[in-house]
Amino acid sequence: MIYHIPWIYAPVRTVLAIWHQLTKSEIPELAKCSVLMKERSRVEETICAMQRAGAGSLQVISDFDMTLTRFAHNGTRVPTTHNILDNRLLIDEDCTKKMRELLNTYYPIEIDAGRTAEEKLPLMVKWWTEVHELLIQQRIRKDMLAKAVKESSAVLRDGYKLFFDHLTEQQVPLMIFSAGVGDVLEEVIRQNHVFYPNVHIISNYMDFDQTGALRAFKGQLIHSFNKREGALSHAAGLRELQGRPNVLLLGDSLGDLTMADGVSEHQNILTIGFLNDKVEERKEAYINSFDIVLVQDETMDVANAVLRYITSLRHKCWGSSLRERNSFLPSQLLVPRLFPFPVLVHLQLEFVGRDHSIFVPVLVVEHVGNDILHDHAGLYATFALRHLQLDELPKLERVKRKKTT
Ligand SMILES: Nc1ccn([C@@H]2O[C@H](COP(=O)(O)O)[C@@H](O)[C@H]2O)c(=O)n1
Repeated sequence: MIYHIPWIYAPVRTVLAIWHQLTKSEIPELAKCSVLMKERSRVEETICAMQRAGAGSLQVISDFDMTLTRFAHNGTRVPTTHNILDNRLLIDEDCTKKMRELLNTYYPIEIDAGRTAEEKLPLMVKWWTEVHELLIQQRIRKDMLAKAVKESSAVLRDGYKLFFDHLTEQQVPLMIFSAGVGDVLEEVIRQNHVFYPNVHIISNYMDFDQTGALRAFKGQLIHSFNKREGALSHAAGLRELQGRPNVLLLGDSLGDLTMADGVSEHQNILTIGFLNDKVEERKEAYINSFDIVLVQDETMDVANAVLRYITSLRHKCWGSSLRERNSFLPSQLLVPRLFPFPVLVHLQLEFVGRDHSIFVPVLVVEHVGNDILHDHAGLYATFALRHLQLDELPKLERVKRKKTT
């Protein structure tokens, strides 16, 4: 059975115009030309589900270099935490030369779209290990790190302050998961005044002797393609992250996608990938892997807008605010906690008429093989509308009942 709402009939082109308008007004940043999405509807549904669950269910996991920091600034590359150490206060000329040679050899491999993660893995271990050995030979001084960071051209992405501040205000934990150098990373965020108590860092930390000289690196090496292991061993143990099944993940490498593997019983994961370098070669892989891809976007605008939306107290979501907008979108309205049974209420458009040029809003009440529910679908639909504060709607004429097994 289908209940019609006849007063809302409209030609398809109007629907498309409304769709465009609404998408723009909900999270206008998603309409930026730097934004690519393979499945926009899935992104919207995930964001809606995360918004309904609220800030208390959310955790943010982010990579650092080229994700929270900019890729380029004023036409030059921004240094990674490793490259910040390339400073005469810390290393000599010979070490600089060797580190640069290693960078020129291995960075192209790291971002090579033609090689698999398995192929890259041993080469990444070699790169990181050789550089760390060079740094240890230099006996880098702990008390010089802050000065080296100050003298560097490290820059966090535009909008970083809003990002860190918002997460702190909302008491959302931020886990920074970096294959860079933890001590340097900490200094960068400290000097930018955003090293707040909700920030947790998993990275390669230096081990200094009693004189303050580098003698080793602590723990298991983290490189760009073994973050899964780190996630399983470290992140799972962080008490502050427990009971937060929704994850916003930010990264710039396909290897970053495994950073949420330590989140037990996760419900929704939304991934945002910064595609900074070798754009054309890597675009397809990024679009197929991240939910949202940001092409050469040096800002935190999209992440901030998504966060603002997820943590807003608005009750309604895409497709649900009929009363406000006098229209709606064909996306799902999930009302999971409303009923003691598994019932799913969608509001969707059905195209009718001989040429399919008019649409009919249809409320679909989906339930799992329960006859009582089936008989009372209309009632549940009414409850759902009230719950979603859509009770000013004219009486529904048809409700579609869908029995799923
Ligand atoms: N010797 C090295 C080793 C790695 N890098 C770069 O640092 C990045 C790792 O840090 P994340 O915060 O992104 O995990 C990585 O992408 C390498 O390109 C380096 O510059 N020097």
